[in-house]
Amino acid sequence: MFEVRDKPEMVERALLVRICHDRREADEAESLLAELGELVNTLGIGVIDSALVFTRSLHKRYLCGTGKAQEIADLAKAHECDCIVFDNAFLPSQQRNWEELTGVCVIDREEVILDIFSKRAHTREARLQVDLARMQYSLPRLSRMWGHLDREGGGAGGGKGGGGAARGMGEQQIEVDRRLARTRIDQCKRELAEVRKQRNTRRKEREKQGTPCAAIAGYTNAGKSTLLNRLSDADVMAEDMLFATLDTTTRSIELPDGQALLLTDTVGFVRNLPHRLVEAFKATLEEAVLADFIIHVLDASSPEVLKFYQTTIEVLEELGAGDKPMLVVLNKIDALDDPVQLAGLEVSFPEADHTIAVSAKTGQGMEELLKLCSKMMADRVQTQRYRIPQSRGDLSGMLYREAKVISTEYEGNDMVLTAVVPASIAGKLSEYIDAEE
Ligand SMILES: Nc1nc2c(ncn2[C@@H]2O[C@H](COP(=O)(O)OP(=O)(O)OP(=O)(O)O)[C@@H](O)[C@H]2O)c(=O)[nH]1
Ligand SMILES: [Mg+2]
Repeated sequence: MFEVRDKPEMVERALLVRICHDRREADEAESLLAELGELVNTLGIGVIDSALVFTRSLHKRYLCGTGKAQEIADLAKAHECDCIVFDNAFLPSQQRNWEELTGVCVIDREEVILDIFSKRAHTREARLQVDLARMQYSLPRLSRMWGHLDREGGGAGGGKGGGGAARGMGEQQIEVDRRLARTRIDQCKRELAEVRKQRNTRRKEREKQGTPCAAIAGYTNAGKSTLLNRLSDADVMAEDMLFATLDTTTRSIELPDGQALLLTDTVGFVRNLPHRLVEAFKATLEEAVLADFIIHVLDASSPEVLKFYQTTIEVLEELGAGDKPMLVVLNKIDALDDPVQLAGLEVSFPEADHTIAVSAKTGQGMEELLKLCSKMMADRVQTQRYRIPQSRGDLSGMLYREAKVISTEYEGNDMVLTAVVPASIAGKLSEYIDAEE
């Protein structure tokens, strides 16, 4: 089977580089580089050094000028690095140019994230999603993997001009691989469609039960899984690493008012999350779109909490969940030295309906958090008048069970009920709303 190259498994010493076009980006660039370092560590690769390269104009060949590129190549050589990891998004040709210049493996941010996702994916759906994203990433980069065959073939490399008798071995291999990759991409898509059907069936099952649900979303490592574990008896892996969770887990909890709420843990977000991955993981992330509200978890002890907040808002918007009611949870307050810092934070979230500070680790604030969840549900109830045929005892039964019925009248064969209904069942009854009202 076609395989994506496995170089990151083999390399050990990385030089991190970010090419910037504006000195005003310096702070943001430093923090992105630090985050890239964590991502690279997650793959088991050591970070030897990092470099910010400033360049005024756009250079097609290396993204920066040839002189700067040579400096980077020399630095990598001096440190005996066996790979250079760029925080920039590269064109396949630029990645190839860098590899030719430096003679070591060159990876970009997207490939790092793809590799982490690949290591973490356990369920069939997650695996298929990652495989698809990796194949799509690799397809335009295949020539990079096989270029050496042409060079070793001595002279046959001229085949790059395309066609004719002079086609190199590498090129033939690329053709084969491209075909295999395309076949595999189609197969992945078919299998995913199948898995998604099952997911939809499960979701419909849940919707039929009418239990409201909330999606726990947020930046990677914010404490989402720890929070789910704390609130339910879930046993989701929660670790100090980026992208610990790739599969969604849903658990039912009971709110203080006795109402049941389904909580779903989701994949964490990161700055410059490859668009391809957001696309590939859309089905998993859709849990957030379909939830009644979002529990947006933030690591309040991080100096970059506001940037994390913004990133999550952007990804949610991209997914079409930007206008969901949102409860902002400032987590890890046990790790915060300065309470003033927290007070400043609590006013910084314009999209939030409510904000609360908690520690998922110590349990501080959990009761209030649950109360706020009830409030989020209550905020969403509506008073409606329904006209339901008496033969539909199932519907009136559901109203009595799950809504607060204020009045009941009988008119001919119909029951006319006025009730305060939660959004979770309002949709199912919409065709029975009494038009005379
Ligand atoms: N000090 C402190 N640490 C916490 C708290 N909540 C979570 N953590 C730690 O933060 C790290 C990340 O927690 P997770 O629950 O795995 O975070 P996540 O948001 O699920 O991360 P991903 O699945 O990687 O996106 C773990 O080491 C947790 O122990 C908290 O309230 N206080
Ligand atoms: Mg997690």
